[in-house]
Amino acid sequence: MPTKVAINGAAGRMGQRLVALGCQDKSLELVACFEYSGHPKFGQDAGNVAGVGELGLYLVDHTDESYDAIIDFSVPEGAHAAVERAVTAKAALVMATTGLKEEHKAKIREAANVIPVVWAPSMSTTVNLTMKLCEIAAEALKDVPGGADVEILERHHRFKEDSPSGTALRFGELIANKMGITRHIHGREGRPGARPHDEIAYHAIRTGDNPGEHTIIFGLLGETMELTVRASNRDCYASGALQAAKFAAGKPPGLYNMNDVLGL
Ligand SMILES: NC(=O)C1=CN([C@@H]2O[C@H](COP(=O)(O)OP(=O)(O)OC[C@H]3O[C@@H](n4cnc5c(N)ncnc54)[C@H](OP(=O)(O)O)[C@@H]3O)[C@@H](O)[C@H]2O)C=CC1
Ligand SMILES: O=C(O)C1=N[C@H](C(=O)O)C[C@H](O)C1
Repeated sequence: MPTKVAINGAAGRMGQRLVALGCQDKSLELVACFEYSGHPKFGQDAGNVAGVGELGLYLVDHTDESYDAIIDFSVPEGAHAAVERAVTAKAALVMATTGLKEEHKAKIREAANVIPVVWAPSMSTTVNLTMKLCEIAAEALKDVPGGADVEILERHHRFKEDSPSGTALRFGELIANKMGITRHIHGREGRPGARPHDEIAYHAIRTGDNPGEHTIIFGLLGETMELTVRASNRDCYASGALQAAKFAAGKPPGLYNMNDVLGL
């Protein structure tokens, strides 16, 4: 039986790729494409919006169809609506939206008590593998003589509304946990003085149509290690999200991440 999937934010950059890839995947059935009723493309065929031709699936804000999983690539307010939809439908939730406020995060954690939730700032296989590699590096370098300075550089398209990326923040959280770092700063200006050891700095570049790139720098005295992972298009995220929906459908309630989905 194919996994029945709904998409929240279906007319967006990511939503369109989910429609384009999902309609070709025989192990899935796209049953609902949600957008808010004020969306300029509301009511249009989701396939036409995604550039794959008519699918007979329309951009709606309600459906009577049942679904096994809902995937959210929207905005914080949309994520809030997606959680409510998932709980009402007793469906698994794949939460991909970033830039969430604490209230949204709390709602997602609460929902995980009653439905399965896969929650990740990046659904990319190589990003989640790089996170594992960074944890190994952080553990190995946490007490290196002279210390290891960690800086995280992320690059995204000019349209991205949140900064730094959710992925960059997650990289920083994982590394900080391993190295006992407590300070997180965003950029530098003026005369901040010499850099303290227990600090991770984030730098966000916003140019053109970059689909996402992260470089994690471990700077020692005498040598530097950099781990870079970059997307060439958005399909790495979309395919990961569809895989997450198939993984989560039918799972017991709880909070899952992409390591669970990918077996990392
Ligand atoms: N986890 C991951 O792997 C990835 C996560 N992301 C994250 O996904 C999110 C979306 O990214 P992207 O697709 O580029 O953004 P877009 O702005 O292109 O898409 C968001 C879509 O959601 C719509 N929307 C706005 N408000 C609501 C609402 N209340 N309910 C439902 N839909 C709504 C937007 O409409 P409108 O245009 O009118 O605002 C738009 O169609 C971002 O937070 C991004 O960081 C992105 C890529 C990968
Ligand atoms: O907005 C984007 O495009 C992306 N956002 C996610 C994030 O904030 O980490 C994931 C990916 O980097 C693309």
